[in-house]
Amino acid sequence: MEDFPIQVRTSEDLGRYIVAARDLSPGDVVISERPLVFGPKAMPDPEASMPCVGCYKPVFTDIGERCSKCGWPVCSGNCPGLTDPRHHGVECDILSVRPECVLDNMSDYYRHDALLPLRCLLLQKTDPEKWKKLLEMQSHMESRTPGTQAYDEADEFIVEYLMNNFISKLEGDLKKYTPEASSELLHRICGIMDTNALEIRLQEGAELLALYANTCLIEHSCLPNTKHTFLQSPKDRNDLYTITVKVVIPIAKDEHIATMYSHALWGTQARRQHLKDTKYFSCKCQRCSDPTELGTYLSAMKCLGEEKTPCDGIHLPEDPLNEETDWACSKCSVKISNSQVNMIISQMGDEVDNVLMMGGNAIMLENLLCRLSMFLHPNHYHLYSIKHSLIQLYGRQPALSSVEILDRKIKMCKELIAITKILDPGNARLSLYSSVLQHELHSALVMKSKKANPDGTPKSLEEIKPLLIQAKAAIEDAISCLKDDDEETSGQKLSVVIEESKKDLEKYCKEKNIVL
Ligand SMILES: C[S@@+](CC[C@H](N)C(=O)[O-])C[C@H]1O[C@@H](n2cnc3c(N)ncnc32)[C@H](O)[C@@H]1O
Repeated sequence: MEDFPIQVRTSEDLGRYIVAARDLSPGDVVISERPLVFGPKAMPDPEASMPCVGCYKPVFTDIGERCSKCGWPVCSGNCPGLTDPRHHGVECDILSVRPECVLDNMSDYYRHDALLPLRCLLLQKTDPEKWKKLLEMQSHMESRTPGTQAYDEADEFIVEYLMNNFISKLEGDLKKYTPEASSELLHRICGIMDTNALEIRLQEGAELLALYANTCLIEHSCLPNTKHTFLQSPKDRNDLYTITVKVVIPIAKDEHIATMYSHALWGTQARRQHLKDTKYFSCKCQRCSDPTELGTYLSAMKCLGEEKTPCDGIHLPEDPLNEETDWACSKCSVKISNSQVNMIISQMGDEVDNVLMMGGNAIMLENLLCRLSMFLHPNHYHLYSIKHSLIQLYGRQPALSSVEILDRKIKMCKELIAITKILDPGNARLSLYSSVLQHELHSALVMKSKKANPDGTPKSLEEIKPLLIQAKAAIEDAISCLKDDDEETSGQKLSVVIEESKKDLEKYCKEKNIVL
């Protein structure tokens, strides 16, 4: 026990939190545990497909099979999860009190997001130890009062749904499954889930939410020092969705262990608002406290100056921890209120999302980049998103493969890699972004090495070699960024592509007789 890596502490500000019990190094495992309970998140388009209640594979509901007992959509009547108590095995009895199936308004009728709260409730009987641990979790009920969005949504979609359709109909049988099943208790479970549940992205595309007794104690920081992964294909089926929390940057004894509850590529205002709305606290971490966000200028705006006096200063929040802060210019006296900034940035965000969602082509993205660049610092997170997409279009077709475009791509890759390294030095959250950037940098360098010089002569070996040395370093970085993503489908797919590129690079060097 002496060598145990972590220690739980309590403070007024944080509640329970975890610190390092000794100096920890990248790669050290601080927590590995099985989930207390897990359940499906609703599918993004439940009218098209729903998760099977036994294994969460998307099933097409209008033609698909149903559970023979409760009528909920399943992948097949033989799905092993249908009888497994961790999956559908126990809840099926409760869901069977409403045996009729429907084909209309299916997403209102089969609410998959209500299954996890139901599974939590059922722990009272199926596993009292786990139930006890679940009740120790923070629910923030003091903030989730009637009239708040969190309370009202939980009430409509989960509590009322479960109470009216199932629990109230169980009558005498209720105690057999769950000694206590009030609306208040269900609301508390919803609070516990919203505060503590982690998202698991499954290989088939569906998402689960899961609760972990120890991992849930890890506090948030916008500069996290751990990364977690979920075991999706265990040797022992009881280890399904076991979480492993690994250190990604050195942590000294007594330093706080942290993970990130928000989005690493959102600016400070957006992250803090999200954390306040969903987790009920105001983040004061090192990144949030620094107006430049660790020197990245991820939220900075350009100053347009006063009416007739242009200005090339930049606007940053005077006090990023104050929601009423002004944004002051670094050169002139112009100030903008935080609410104005939020309005402009959120409108721009909608524009970026629209273009990205419709799969905008390079011209659309370049136009948007050009327009938003008039108002935003080149490192602004909206521009980062546009550039990250553009980088993946440049070099993909002949019209976008000129030397000028490849140079532009190389420059953009290097700039975004630098920002990403500062924001997430341990690849805790942005490993896929970093890996894509490094891989694209490698491709642009290799393509450039194959292009003739401006005078039409082929490149000499002396000209090719430095480009390939950089390309080799980039591809090795691309691989190393993904070293902890082998359980993630997107990480696995990207790894395959990158390994192929690495082989191609080796073959090319061999053909040219170049030793790197
Ligand atoms: C998943 S729980 C963490 C465990 C919790 N502290 C407890 O005692 O059960 C998340 C909650 O912890 C608190 N918390 C986590 N990180 C925090 C931070 N950086 N600053 C303030 N509160 C934080 C917030 O109340 C948040 O809603």
